Amino acid sequence: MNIGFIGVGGMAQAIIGGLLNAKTFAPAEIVVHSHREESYLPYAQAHDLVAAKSNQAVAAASDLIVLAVTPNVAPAVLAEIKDELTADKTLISIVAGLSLADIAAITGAGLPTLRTLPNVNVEVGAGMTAVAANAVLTGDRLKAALRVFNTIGSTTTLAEDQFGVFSALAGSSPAYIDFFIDSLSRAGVKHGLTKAQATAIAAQATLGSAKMVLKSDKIPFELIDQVSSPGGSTVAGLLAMEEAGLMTAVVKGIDATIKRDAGETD
Ligand SMILES: NC(=O)C1=CN([C@@H]2O[C@H](COP(=O)(O)OP(=O)(O)OC[C@H]3O[C@@H](n4cnc5c(N)ncnc54)[C@H](O)[C@@H]3O)[C@@H](O)[C@H]2O)C=CC1
Ligand SMILES: O=C(O)[C@@H]1CCC=N1
Repeated sequence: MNIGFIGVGGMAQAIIGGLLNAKTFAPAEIVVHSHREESYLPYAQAHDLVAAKSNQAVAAASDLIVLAVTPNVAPAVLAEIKDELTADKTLISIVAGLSLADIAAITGAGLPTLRTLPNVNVEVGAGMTAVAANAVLTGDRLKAALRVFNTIGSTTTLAEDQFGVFSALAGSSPAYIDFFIDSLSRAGVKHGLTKAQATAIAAQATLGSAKMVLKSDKIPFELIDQVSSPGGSTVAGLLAMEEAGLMTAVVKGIDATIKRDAGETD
């Protein structure tokens, strides 16, 4: 089974990296093309992937076609490959804000289509991907499309009107969590650690805390209490962070992310 990528930017490369690590597809089953030869050809050569000469050629050569271009060009790219999108193929879109109805308006409703919103952590097999299938993507065809994302992380089926909030909480949040890790790390540097030491320590603490939340039957606030010794240092730090407005800052950031995803500008 061949999987083709139209657009080979940051997110497509994260997915391909995850799929190669997980051995979900052999390199010879992965077909790529994007509009700048200098960006996709060296990448294809470095990973032994199949470099196609056009977007249509990707669609023609693939069973699963991943639309991985930016939202502003996605409708034009779909129109360009429309004739190759026969009903024996499955279209997988990762384009934020592009609905199944938007896609069907260009491709027709008979094309099996999976709308997804993955996050960059698919590259290390720890992704979080939302999925919504259209009415004609069912049975083994649906399983084959879901397998792409199940082998590189977790998936959750979501109503399309929840993709905006999901995109903020999972699609964009790796950037916000990295910002938090970097803030911890800078504080470590302020107090004498090297940046490399501080970043490794902060990242491992973040990874462990996420695992605890997922494995434990406690809610995060109970875990916070478990760390906060009476009269101790943690509660002093928590109160200082809250005085600086940490929770409000996070919620405001997520609000702004959702607004932009919905097409609103400042
Ligand atoms: N970066 C992320 O963490 C996430 C991104 N997404 C979605 O993934 C899509 C891609 O995002 P990024 O990889 O971040 O952007 P990017 O800018 O890194 O990649 C876009 C790719 O599309 C190619 N491209 C542009 N016009 C083209 C055309 N006419 N034909 C073929 N290829 C063309 C570019 O050369 C580039 O390879 C977007 O729609 C975004 O909403 C979804 C979830 C997470
Ligand atoms: O920044 C963006 O628009 C995309 C959507 C989710 C993550 N990156």
